[in-house]
Amino acid sequence: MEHMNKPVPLFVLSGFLGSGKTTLLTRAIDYYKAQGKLPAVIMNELGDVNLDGLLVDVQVPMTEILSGCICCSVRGDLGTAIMNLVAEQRPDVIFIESTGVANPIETLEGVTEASLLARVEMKGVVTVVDCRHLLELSRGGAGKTFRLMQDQIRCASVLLLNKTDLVTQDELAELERLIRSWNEYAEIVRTVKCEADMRLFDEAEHAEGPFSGMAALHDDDHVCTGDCDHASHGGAHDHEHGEAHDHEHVGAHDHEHGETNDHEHGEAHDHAHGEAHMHSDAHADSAHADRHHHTHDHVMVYTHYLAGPIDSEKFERFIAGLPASVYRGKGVLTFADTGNSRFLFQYAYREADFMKITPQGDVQDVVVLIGEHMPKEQLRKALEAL
Ligand SMILES: Nc1nc2c(ncn2[C@@H]2O[C@H](COP(=O)(O)OP(=O)(O)OP(=O)(O)O)[C@@H](O)[C@H]2O)c(=O)[nH]1
Repeated sequence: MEHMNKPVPLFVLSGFLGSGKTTLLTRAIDYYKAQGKLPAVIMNELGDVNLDGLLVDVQVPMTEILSGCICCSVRGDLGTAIMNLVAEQRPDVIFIESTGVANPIETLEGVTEASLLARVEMKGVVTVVDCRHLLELSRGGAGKTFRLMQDQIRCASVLLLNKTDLVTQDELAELERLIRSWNEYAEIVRTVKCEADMRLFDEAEHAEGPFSGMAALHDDDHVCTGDCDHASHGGAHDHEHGEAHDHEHVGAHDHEHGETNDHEHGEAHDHAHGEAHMHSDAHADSAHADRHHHTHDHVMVYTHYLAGPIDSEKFERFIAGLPASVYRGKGVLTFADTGNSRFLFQYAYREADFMKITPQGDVQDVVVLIGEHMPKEQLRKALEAL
Protein backbone atom coordinates (compact mmCIF):
# COMPACT_ATOMS: atom_id res chain seq x y z
CA MET A 1 0.00 0.00 0.00
CA GLU A 2 2.90 2.25 0.88
CA HIS A 3 4.33 1.43 -2.55
CA MET A 4 1.14 2.64 -4.18
CA ASN A 5 1.52 6.04 -2.52
CA LYS A 6 5.16 6.49 -3.40
CA PRO A 7 5.58 9.03 -6.19
CA VAL A 8 6.89 7.54 -9.40
CA PRO A 9 10.43 8.83 -10.08
CA LEU A 10 10.75 10.66 -13.34
CA PHE A 11 13.80 11.54 -15.42
CA VAL A 12 14.09 13.85 -18.40
CA LEU A 13 16.66 12.82 -21.02
CA SER A 14 17.84 15.97 -22.72
CA GLY A 15 20.48 16.80 -25.34
CA PHE A 16 20.66 18.20 -28.84
CA LEU A 17 19.45 16.27 -31.91
CA GLY A 18 21.44 13.09 -32.39
CA SER A 19 23.55 13.43 -29.24
CA GLY A 20 22.64 9.94 -27.97
CA LYS A 21 19.42 10.21 -25.91
CA THR A 22 17.83 7.06 -27.34
CA THR A 23 21.13 5.21 -26.91
CA LEU A 24 21.04 6.19 -23.23
CA LEU A 25 17.37 5.33 -22.93
CA THR A 26 17.86 1.77 -24.15
CA ARG A 27 20.69 1.27 -21.64
CA ALA A 28 18.59 2.70 -18.81
CA ILE A 29 15.67 0.43 -19.74
CA ASP A 30 17.92 -2.65 -19.76
CA TYR A 31 19.27 -1.64 -16.35
CA TYR A 32 15.83 -1.31 -14.75
CA LYS A 33 14.52 -4.45 -16.39
CA ALA A 34 17.51 -6.46 -15.16
CA GLN A 35 16.38 -5.56 -11.63
CA GLY A 36 12.87 -6.80 -12.34
CA LYS A 37 11.51 -3.27 -12.46
CA LEU A 38 9.09 -1.76 -14.93
CA PRO A 39 10.36 1.35 -16.72
CA ALA A 40 7.97 3.41 -18.83
CA VAL A 41 8.81 5.86 -21.58
CA ILE A 42 7.36 9.05 -22.97
CA MET A 43 8.95 9.74 -26.29
CA ASN A 44 8.56 13.08 -27.98
CA GLU A 45 9.34 13.58 -31.66
CA LEU A 46 9.09 16.70 -33.78
CA GLY A 47 8.05 14.65 -36.77
CA ASP A 48 4.93 12.60 -37.22
CA VAL A 49 6.69 9.24 -37.03
CA ASN A 50 8.51 7.75 -34.06
CA LEU A 51 11.46 5.80 -35.42
CA ASP A 52 13.38 5.83 -32.14
CA GLY A 53 10.53 3.83 -30.67
CA LEU A 54 11.62 0.90 -32.88
CA LEU A 55 14.73 0.63 -30.68
CA VAL A 56 12.78 0.34 -27.44
CA ASP A 57 11.79 -3.07 -26.04
CA VAL A 58 8.20 -3.75 -27.12
CA GLN A 59 7.29 -4.82 -23.58
CA VAL A 60 8.10 -1.40 -22.18
CA PRO A 61 5.01 0.84 -21.86
CA MET A 62 5.62 3.76 -24.17
CA THR A 63 3.58 6.84 -24.97
CA GLU A 64 4.47 8.73 -28.09
CA ILE A 65 3.92 12.46 -28.35
CA LEU A 66 4.45 13.33 -31.98
CA SER A 67 4.37 16.35 -34.28
CA GLY A 68 5.50 18.97 -31.83
CA CYS A 69 7.67 19.70 -28.86
CA ILE A 70 6.61 19.02 -25.27
CA CYS A 71 8.36 22.20 -24.21
CA CYS A 72 5.71 24.20 -26.07
CA SER A 73 3.28 23.15 -28.81
CA VAL A 74 2.17 19.78 -27.37
CA ARG A 75 3.01 20.50 -23.75
CA GLY A 76 -0.54 19.83 -22.59
CA ASP A 77 -0.22 16.25 -23.88
CA LEU A 78 2.62 15.59 -21.47
CA GLY A 79 0.43 15.83 -18.38
CA THR A 80 -2.14 13.46 -19.87
CA ALA A 81 0.58 11.02 -20.92
CA ILE A 82 2.14 10.96 -17.46
CA MET A 83 -1.22 10.66 -15.73
CA ASN A 84 -2.30 7.73 -17.91
CA LEU A 85 1.00 5.89 -17.59
CA VAL A 86 0.92 6.17 -13.80
CA ALA A 87 -2.73 5.12 -13.56
CA GLU A 88 -2.61 2.26 -16.06
CA GLN A 89 0.91 0.85 -15.73
CA ARG A 90 2.10 1.88 -12.28
CA PRO A 91 5.74 1.93 -13.54
CA ASP A 92 8.77 2.01 -11.26
CA VAL A 93 10.27 4.87 -13.22
CA ILE A 94 9.33 7.12 -16.13
CA PHE A 95 11.83 8.40 -18.68
CA ILE A 96 10.85 11.34 -20.84
CA GLU A 97 12.97 11.55 -23.97
CA SER A 98 12.55 15.11 -25.15
CA THR A 99 13.10 16.23 -28.72
CA GLY A 100 16.66 17.30 -29.40
CA VAL A 101 15.54 20.90 -29.70
CA ALA A 102 13.44 21.04 -26.56
CA ASN A 103 14.09 23.94 -24.28
CA PRO A 104 14.85 22.21 -20.97
CA ILE A 105 13.47 24.96 -18.77
CA GLU A 106 10.14 24.82 -20.52
CA THR A 107 10.18 21.03 -20.48
CA LEU A 108 10.65 21.22 -16.71
CA GLU A 109 7.71 23.55 -16.51
CA GLY A 110 5.67 20.99 -18.46
CA VAL A 111 6.68 18.27 -16.01
CA THR A 112 5.80 20.54 -13.11
CA GLU A 113 2.34 21.04 -14.56
CA ALA A 114 2.05 17.27 -15.00
CA SER A 115 2.93 16.71 -11.36
CA LEU A 116 -0.32 18.47 -10.53
CA LEU A 117 -2.17 15.62 -12.21
CA ALA A 118 -0.20 12.54 -11.21
CA ARG A 119 1.91 11.45 -8.31
CA VAL A 120 5.34 11.70 -9.87
CA GLU A 121 8.59 13.08 -8.58
CA MET A 122 11.15 14.76 -10.80
CA LYS A 123 14.49 13.14 -10.06
CA GLY A 124 16.84 14.53 -12.63
CA VAL A 125 17.69 15.84 -16.04
CA VAL A 126 20.35 13.79 -17.77
CA THR A 127 21.78 15.77 -20.67
CA VAL A 128 23.72 13.98 -23.38
CA VAL A 129 26.30 16.09 -25.19
CA ASP A 130 27.75 15.32 -28.61
CA CYS A 131 31.38 16.23 -27.93
CA ARG A 132 32.42 17.03 -31.46
CA HIS A 133 29.32 19.05 -32.22
CA LEU A 134 29.66 21.17 -29.07
CA LEU A 135 33.37 21.64 -29.64
CA GLU A 136 32.88 22.89 -33.18
CA LEU A 137 30.05 25.22 -32.18
CA SER A 138 32.02 26.60 -29.24
CA ARG A 139 34.90 27.41 -31.55
CA GLY A 140 32.63 28.90 -34.17
CA GLY A 141 30.99 31.41 -31.83
CA ALA A 142 27.39 31.89 -30.82
CA GLY A 143 24.21 30.78 -32.56
CA LYS A 144 20.81 29.41 -31.63
CA THR A 145 21.95 25.80 -31.51
CA PHE A 146 24.91 26.69 -29.31
CA ARG A 147 22.69 28.62 -26.90
CA LEU A 148 20.19 25.80 -26.76
CA MET A 149 22.97 23.34 -25.95
CA GLN A 150 24.12 25.69 -23.21
CA ASP A 151 20.64 25.71 -21.68
CA GLN A 152 20.39 21.92 -21.93
CA ILE A 153 23.74 21.65 -20.15
CA ARG A 154 22.82 24.19 -17.47
CA CYS A 155 19.67 22.34 -16.49
CA ALA A 156 21.38 18.96 -16.16
CA SER A 157 21.87 17.10 -12.93
CA VAL A 158 24.05 14.58 -14.76
CA LEU A 159 25.95 15.23 -17.99
CA LEU A 160 27.07 12.52 -20.35
CA LEU A 161 29.90 13.85 -22.45
CA ASN A 162 29.15 11.42 -25.27
CA LYS A 163 30.88 10.50 -28.54
CA THR A 164 34.28 10.89 -26.90
CA ASP A 165 35.57 8.59 -29.66
CA LEU A 166 35.30 11.52 -32.07
CA VAL A 167 37.54 14.01 -30.21
CA THR A 168 41.05 14.01 -28.72
CA GLN A 169 41.91 13.94 -25.00
CA ASP A 170 42.96 17.61 -25.13
CA GLU A 171 39.67 18.54 -26.74
CA LEU A 172 37.81 16.62 -24.05
CA ALA A 173 39.61 18.55 -21.33
CA GLU A 174 38.75 21.80 -23.13
CA LEU A 175 35.09 20.74 -23.30
CA GLU A 176 34.97 19.78 -19.63
CA ARG A 177 36.31 23.20 -18.65
CA LEU A 178 33.71 24.88 -20.82
CA ILE A 179 30.86 22.77 -19.46
CA ARG A 180 31.98 23.32 -15.86
CA SER A 181 31.84 27.06 -16.41
CA TRP A 182 28.15 26.67 -17.30
CA ASN A 183 27.16 24.06 -14.74
CA GLU A 184 29.26 23.64 -11.64
CA TYR A 185 26.93 21.09 -10.01
CA ALA A 186 26.31 18.27 -12.42
CA GLU A 187 28.32 15.11 -12.43
CA ILE A 188 30.16 14.83 -15.77
CA VAL A 189 30.66 11.34 -17.22
CA ARG A 190 32.71 10.74 -20.36
CA THR A 191 31.07 8.13 -22.59
CA VAL A 192 31.11 6.32 -25.90
CA LYS A 193 27.60 5.24 -26.91
CA CYS A 194 26.39 6.41 -23.50
CA GLU A 195 28.16 3.56 -21.77
CA ALA A 196 28.00 4.82 -18.21
CA ASP A 197 27.29 3.19 -14.87
CA MET A 198 23.50 3.18 -14.83
CA ARG A 199 23.50 3.28 -11.04
CA LEU A 200 23.53 7.02 -11.65
CA PHE A 201 19.73 6.73 -11.84
CA ASP A 202 19.56 4.95 -8.46
CA GLU A 203 21.73 7.62 -6.91
CA ALA A 204 19.50 10.36 -8.28
CA GLU A 205 16.38 8.49 -7.14
CA HIS A 206 17.62 8.26 -3.58
CA ALA A 207 19.12 11.72 -3.34
CA GLU A 208 17.56 13.98 -0.76
CA GLY A 209 15.81 17.16 -1.81
CA PRO A 210 15.17 18.54 -5.28
CA PHE A 211 17.54 17.31 -7.95
CA SER A 212 20.70 19.32 -8.41
CA GLY A 213 19.65 20.68 -11.80
CA MET A 214 17.25 22.82 -9.83
CA ALA A 215 20.18 24.19 -7.89
CA ALA A 216 21.84 25.17 -11.15
CA LEU A 217 18.72 27.05 -12.14
CA HIS A 218 18.55 28.85 -8.83
CA ASP A 219 22.18 29.78 -8.97
CA ASP A 220 22.51 33.55 -8.73
CA ASP A 221 25.75 33.35 -10.66
CA HIS A 222 23.92 31.73 -13.55
CA VAL A 223 25.00 33.58 -16.68
CA CYS A 224 22.17 34.25 -19.06
CA THR A 225 22.27 33.74 -22.76
CA GLY A 226 20.18 35.83 -25.08
CA ASP A 227 17.45 33.17 -25.02
CA CYS A 228 17.42 32.65 -21.32
CA ASP A 229 14.34 33.82 -19.49
CA HIS A 230 14.44 34.27 -15.75
CA ALA A 231 10.68 34.41 -15.46
CA SER A 232 10.48 30.84 -16.64
CA HIS A 233 13.12 29.72 -14.15
CA GLY A 234 11.02 30.97 -11.32
CA GLY A 235 7.87 29.53 -12.78
CA ALA A 236 9.39 26.14 -13.13
CA HIS A 237 10.61 25.92 -9.62
CA ASP A 238 8.30 27.72 -7.32
CA HIS A 239 7.20 24.50 -5.75
CA GLU A 240 8.62 21.08 -5.17
CA HIS A 241 7.75 18.31 -7.57
CA GLY A 242 5.68 15.38 -6.49
CA GLU A 243 4.07 17.15 -3.60
CA ALA A 244 0.36 17.52 -3.18
CA HIS A 245 -0.79 20.55 -5.10
CA ASP A 246 -3.66 22.90 -4.87
CA HIS A 247 -5.99 21.88 -7.67
CA GLU A 248 -6.93 25.44 -8.47
CA HIS A 249 -3.68 25.51 -10.37
CA VAL A 250 -4.81 22.87 -12.82
CA GLY A 251 -7.38 25.06 -14.47
CA ALA A 252 -4.92 27.87 -14.74
CA HIS A 253 -2.70 25.68 -16.85
CA ASP A 254 -5.34 24.38 -19.20
CA HIS A 255 -4.86 25.42 -22.75
CA GLU A 256 -7.07 25.36 -25.74
CA HIS A 257 -6.23 24.26 -29.21
CA GLY A 258 -7.02 26.26 -32.26
CA GLU A 259 -6.34 29.72 -30.94
CA THR A 260 -3.54 31.76 -32.30
CA ASN A 261 -0.34 31.68 -30.42
CA ASP A 262 1.69 34.70 -29.56
CA HIS A 263 4.88 33.03 -30.62
CA GLU A 264 5.73 31.62 -33.97
CA HIS A 265 7.30 28.39 -34.93
CA GLY A 266 8.66 29.79 -38.13
CA GLU A 267 8.99 27.22 -40.81
CA ALA A 268 7.82 24.39 -38.61
CA HIS A 269 4.34 25.76 -39.21
CA ASP A 270 4.57 25.05 -42.89
CA HIS A 271 1.85 22.48 -43.56
CA ALA A 272 2.98 21.22 -46.93
CA HIS A 273 2.06 17.61 -47.64
CA GLY A 274 4.18 15.03 -45.89
CA GLU A 275 5.66 17.37 -43.35
CA ALA A 276 5.24 17.39 -39.65
CA HIS A 277 3.44 20.38 -38.27
CA MET A 278 3.53 22.09 -34.97
CA HIS A 279 0.12 22.57 -33.43
CA SER A 280 -1.10 26.08 -33.20
CA ASP A 281 -2.27 26.26 -29.64
CA ALA A 282 -2.36 28.88 -26.98
CA HIS A 283 -1.98 28.66 -23.26
CA ALA A 284 -5.00 30.11 -21.56
CA ASP A 285 -2.61 31.43 -18.99
CA SER A 286 -1.44 34.39 -20.99
CA ALA A 287 1.28 35.34 -18.52
CA HIS A 288 2.62 31.89 -19.09
CA ALA A 289 2.52 32.34 -22.85
CA ASP A 290 4.17 35.74 -22.56
CA ARG A 291 7.26 34.35 -21.01
CA HIS A 292 7.69 31.67 -23.60
CA HIS A 293 10.78 31.96 -25.63
CA HIS A 294 11.56 29.61 -28.39
CA THR A 295 15.02 28.54 -29.13
CA HIS A 296 13.90 26.23 -31.89
CA ASP A 297 11.67 28.38 -34.03
CA HIS A 298 14.13 27.90 -36.82
CA VAL A 299 14.02 24.10 -36.81
CA MET A 300 11.97 22.26 -39.40
CA VAL A 301 11.13 18.67 -40.15
CA TYR A 302 10.71 17.08 -43.54
CA THR A 303 9.09 13.65 -43.64
CA HIS A 304 9.30 11.80 -46.93
CA TYR A 305 7.58 8.44 -47.45
CA LEU A 306 9.26 6.20 -50.00
CA ALA A 307 7.26 4.36 -52.63
CA GLY A 308 9.33 1.17 -52.42
CA PRO A 309 12.80 -0.36 -52.14
CA ILE A 310 15.75 1.82 -53.13
CA ASP A 311 19.39 1.29 -54.05
CA SER A 312 21.78 1.50 -51.07
CA GLU A 313 24.65 3.12 -52.98
CA LYS A 314 22.40 5.83 -54.37
CA PHE A 315 21.10 6.49 -50.86
CA GLU A 316 24.61 6.71 -49.43
CA ARG A 317 25.48 9.25 -52.14
CA PHE A 318 22.35 11.22 -51.19
CA ILE A 319 23.46 11.23 -47.54
CA ALA A 320 27.02 12.26 -48.41
CA GLY A 321 25.62 15.20 -50.36
CA LEU A 322 23.29 16.50 -47.64
CA PRO A 323 23.69 20.22 -47.01
CA ALA A 324 24.98 21.45 -43.64
CA SER A 325 21.50 22.77 -42.86
CA VAL A 326 20.38 19.16 -42.24
CA TYR A 327 21.35 18.30 -38.66
CA ARG A 328 19.65 15.00 -38.29
CA GLY A 329 18.21 12.22 -40.39
CA LYS A 330 16.38 9.03 -39.49
CA GLY A 331 14.51 6.51 -41.50
CA VAL A 332 13.38 3.00 -42.24
CA LEU A 333 14.55 1.81 -45.63
CA THR A 334 14.38 -1.29 -47.81
CA PHE A 335 17.46 -1.77 -49.96
CA ALA A 336 16.72 -3.57 -53.22
CA ASP A 337 20.37 -4.55 -53.64
CA THR A 338 20.55 -6.37 -50.27
CA GLY A 339 17.73 -8.82 -50.94
CA ASN A 340 15.11 -6.29 -49.78
CA SER A 341 16.48 -6.22 -46.23
CA ARG A 342 15.18 -3.45 -44.04
CA PHE A 343 17.38 -0.98 -42.20
CA LEU A 344 17.02 1.70 -39.59
CA PHE A 345 19.07 4.60 -40.83
CA GLN A 346 20.53 7.34 -38.62
CA TYR A 347 22.39 10.49 -39.58
CA ALA A 348 23.69 12.76 -36.86
CA TYR A 349 26.19 15.53 -37.31
CA ARG A 350 27.73 14.13 -40.50
CA GLU A 351 27.87 10.51 -39.30
CA ALA A 352 25.60 7.93 -40.90
CA ASP A 353 24.70 4.59 -39.41
CA PHE A 354 22.59 1.68 -40.70
CA MET A 355 21.15 -1.07 -38.54
CA LYS A 356 19.37 -4.13 -39.95
CA ILE A 357 15.92 -4.42 -38.40
CA THR A 358 12.72 -6.39 -38.63
CA PRO A 359 10.10 -3.85 -37.61
CA GLN A 360 7.03 -5.08 -35.74
CA GLY A 361 3.76 -4.34 -37.47
CA ASP A 362 3.22 -2.22 -40.51
CA VAL A 363 6.09 0.25 -40.76
CA GLN A 364 6.32 2.19 -44.00
CA ASP A 365 9.66 3.15 -45.55
CA VAL A 366 10.29 6.73 -44.63
CA VAL A 367 13.06 9.32 -44.37
CA VAL A 368 12.80 12.09 -41.77
CA LEU A 369 15.17 15.04 -42.05
CA ILE A 370 15.49 17.70 -39.36
CA GLY A 371 17.38 20.92 -39.87
CA GLU A 372 17.47 24.64 -40.16
CA HIS A 373 16.09 26.32 -43.29
CA MET A 374 16.60 23.18 -45.34
CA PRO A 375 16.15 23.29 -49.13
CA LYS A 376 13.03 21.11 -48.96
CA GLU A 377 12.22 21.11 -52.64
CA GLN A 378 15.75 20.06 -53.56
CA LEU A 379 15.65 17.31 -50.92
CA ARG A 380 12.27 16.09 -52.10
CA LYS A 381 13.46 15.84 -55.71
CA ALA A 382 16.64 14.03 -54.68
CA LEU A 383 14.64 11.52 -52.60
CA GLU A 384 12.16 10.95 -55.39
CA ALA A 385 15.02 10.24 -57.77
CA LEU A 386 16.35 7.38 -55.60
N1 LIG B 1 30.51 7.73 -32.97
C1 LIG B 1 29.57 7.68 -32.02
N2 LIG B 1 28.27 7.58 -32.38
C2 LIG B 1 27.33 7.53 -31.41
C3 LIG B 1 27.68 7.57 -30.03
N3 LIG B 1 26.53 7.52 -29.31
C4 LIG B 1 25.51 7.44 -30.19
N4 LIG B 1 26.00 7.46 -31.46
C5 LIG B 1 25.21 7.40 -32.71
O1 LIG B 1 24.60 8.68 -32.91
C6 LIG B 1 23.36 8.52 -33.59
C7 LIG B 1 22.25 9.22 -32.81
O2 LIG B 1 22.06 8.56 -31.58
P1 LIG B 1 20.65 8.61 -30.83
O3 LIG B 1 20.81 7.87 -29.54
O4 LIG B 1 19.56 8.18 -31.73
O5 LIG B 1 20.53 10.17 -30.60
P2 LIG B 1 19.27 10.99 -30.04
O6 LIG B 1 19.81 12.06 -29.17
O7 LIG B 1 18.26 10.07 -29.46
O8 LIG B 1 18.67 11.62 -31.38
P3 LIG B 1 17.28 12.46 -31.52
O9 LIG B 1 16.23 11.69 -30.78
O10 LIG B 1 17.04 12.52 -32.98
O11 LIG B 1 17.55 13.80 -30.96
C8 LIG B 1 23.12 7.01 -33.74
O12 LIG B 1 23.54 6.62 -35.02
C9 LIG B 1 24.04 6.44 -32.67
O13 LIG B 1 24.47 5.12 -32.97
C10 LIG B 1 29.07 7.65 -29.68
O14 LIG B 1 29.46 7.71 -28.51
N5 LIG B 1 29.95 7.72 -30.72
